[in-house]
Amino acid sequence: MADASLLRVDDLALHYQTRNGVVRAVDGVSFDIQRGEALVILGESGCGKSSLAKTLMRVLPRNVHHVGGRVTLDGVEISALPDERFRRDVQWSRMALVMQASMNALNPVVKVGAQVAEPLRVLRRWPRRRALERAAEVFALVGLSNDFMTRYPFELSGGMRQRAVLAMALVAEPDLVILDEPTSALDVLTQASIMNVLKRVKRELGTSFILITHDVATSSELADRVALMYAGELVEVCDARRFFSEPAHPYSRMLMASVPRLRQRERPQSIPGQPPSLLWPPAGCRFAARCPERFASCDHSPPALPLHERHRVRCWLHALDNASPVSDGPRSTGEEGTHDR
Ligand SMILES: Nc1ncnc2c1ncn2[C@@H]1O[C@H](COP(=O)(O)OP(=O)(O)OP(=O)(O)O)[C@@H](O)[C@H]1O
Repeated sequence: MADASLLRVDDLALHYQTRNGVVRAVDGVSFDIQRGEALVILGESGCGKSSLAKTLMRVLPRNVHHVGGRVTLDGVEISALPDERFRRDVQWSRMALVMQASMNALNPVVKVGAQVAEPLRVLRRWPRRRALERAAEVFALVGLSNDFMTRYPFELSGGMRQRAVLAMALVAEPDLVILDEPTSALDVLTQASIMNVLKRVKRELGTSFILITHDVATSSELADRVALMYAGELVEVCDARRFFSEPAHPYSRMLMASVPRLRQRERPQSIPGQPPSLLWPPAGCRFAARCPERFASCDHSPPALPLHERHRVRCWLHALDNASPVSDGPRSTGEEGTHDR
């Protein structure tokens, strides 16, 4: 059967070289996104979410030790493209990234409208006037008055600057927009209005999104699917409704139990312990040291096991559910770890 995915990511890796050794920030990550779908990548601070976004967009720091894996966009293996072609044909035009805190990175001496129009001037070589006309349309789409086209960034509030950054990402009509913590610096009302803008863009333009956040409440607003990241790996990838109602991985369950709810008698539970160092991650399950359900098999790294359609869980408990004997299943990761496939 033909692959209907817009984006397919297989075995993605990003390791950094540091003075203390190699940091395995992204370590064998696989998932796919269909057209018009929003995937939320959820995980606590330092688990590798931003590194994953930067790997997909090839926005990498100098101390990269290893980049691996295969990324396919609309059937084309974009990970195999030379940098120059990737920049020309993919970056911003087909896949755009709104980086963490990018609303503070607007050029302070260039009017906002001109900055939003710039991708069209650079990528498509559109004349100034045509690019500004298109920018004005996108201003309306993200709920910014056209009056702000001629203002400088310091004249806009944080919420308006975030809308402007979003407009810049959308102006060339990419298939996929990656948003790294787009609302974490904003108050709750502004957060809600930005999430409404994203929902509208998704509905009206059919844009696919990867939304990166540590905030479960924000994620539930937009998500069609959820990928939960822990210590450089995806531990569960599934339909959002299922994730929020019956999460399967012990970490997913504990994370959901840690979220405060209005009509809940029990207190939110914290998760004892800390994630492992990504310099020396354990050879077995990376969550085992914090997991109340760990057992002997957890000394071996679990693969991503299929539970339902497009639902994978990296946990040996589900190998038992699937009646596949653990003695046949576990593989020691050795140096490279197991992967999501
Ligand atoms: N350039 C770098 N060199 C070395 N280590 C890095 C570099 N960038 C990130 N890291 C490390 O990689 C790991 C993953 O970092 P990353 O920023 O991707 O996580 P994150 O989940 O996005 O965190 P946050 O939500 O706090 O932004 C962390 O241990 C971090 O310290």
